[in-house]
Amino acid sequence: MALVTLNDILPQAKQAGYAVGHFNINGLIWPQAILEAAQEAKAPVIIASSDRLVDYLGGFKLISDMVRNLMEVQQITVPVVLHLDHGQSVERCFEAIDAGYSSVMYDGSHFPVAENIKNTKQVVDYAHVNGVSVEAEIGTVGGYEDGLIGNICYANLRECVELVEKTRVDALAAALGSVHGKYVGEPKLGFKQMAEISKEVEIPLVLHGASGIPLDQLQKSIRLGHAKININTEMNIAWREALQQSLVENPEVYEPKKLLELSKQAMKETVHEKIQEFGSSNKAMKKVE
Ligand SMILES: O=C(CO)COP(=O)(O)O
Ligand SMILES: O=CCC(=O)O
Ligand SMILES: [Zn+2]
Repeated sequence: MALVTLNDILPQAKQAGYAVGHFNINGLIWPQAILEAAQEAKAPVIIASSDRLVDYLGGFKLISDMVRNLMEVQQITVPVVLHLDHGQSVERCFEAIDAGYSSVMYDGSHFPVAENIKNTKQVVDYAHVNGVSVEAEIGTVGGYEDGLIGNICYANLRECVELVEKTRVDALAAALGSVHGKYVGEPKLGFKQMAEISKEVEIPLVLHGASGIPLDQLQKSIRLGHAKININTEMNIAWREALQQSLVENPEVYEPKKLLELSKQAMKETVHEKIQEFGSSNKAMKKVE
C-alpha cells in the first residue's frame, strides 16, 4: 500500500470537524506502535521524523524504507503519511522528498517572513511536482524547536494570509502559544487570533506542541480549523514511565526486547487515546493503492 499525502486526509478532516494525529518517531518501536494503534482504530495517521533526529535514526532512506516495510509486514490498510517534521532547510526537504517521504514541513519560522515565504515556495514547487504535500510555519512554538530553544511568538494574521497565497502550501502551523515538551502551568492558546486566522486561511491548520494541552482546548482548536495535531512528548513520557517500571520489576532481565515491550504497549495506548480525543477513529477511507 502506498503512502498518502496530507491532501488525501486533511481537507475532509477539517470539513467534518476532526483532526488526524501526527506522531513523532524516536526509534523502531515508535512506528510499530503508531501503525498498530491506527490500524486497530481504523484511523488515518501521520508518522513523522523530526529533522534534528533524522541522522540519529539512520537517515531519510532508512526511515522511508523502514516505514514502508513495517506497513507491509503489519498489513496496514489505513492511510499513512510519512512526514518530515521541522525541516531545517530547503535542501533537507528535497532530500526527504527524494528518499520517498510523502510530506514535508519546511520550518522557516525563525526567518523574516519574506525569506520564509521564498524558501517555503521553493520547497512547494519541488514537492508538488513530486506529488508530495508541504506544511509551513509562522510564529514560534515555545520550548525546543528546530534544535533551538525558542520563545513563544504569536503568528500574525496578515503574514499567514500572505504566506499561504504566495506559496500554495497545503497546511499551516500558525503558532499561537503552544510549547514543545512539558508545559509549565496551563497552556494559554490564542483562540481569538486562531479564529481570525482560520477564517481567512482556508487550508487546514496544524497544532504543534499538543502534548499536555487539555482536551477542551484541543477540541476548540479542532473546531477552529486544526486538522493535524502533533504529539511527541506524551509518547516519550509513556515510553519512559513504562521502561522504568519494566526495569524495576525485572532486575535480572537484560534482553531489550523484553524490557521494551511494556513501553511499546504504553505508547500504543497513548496513540489510541489521542485518536479518540481527535475524533479520527473509523475515519480511514477505503484502502488506497
Ligand atoms: O509539535 C510537536 C512535533 O512537531 C510535538 O509537540 P509535543 O512536544 O507537545 O509533543
Ligand atoms: O517534538 C517535536 C520537535 C522535535 O522533536 O524537534
Ligand atoms: Zn512541532
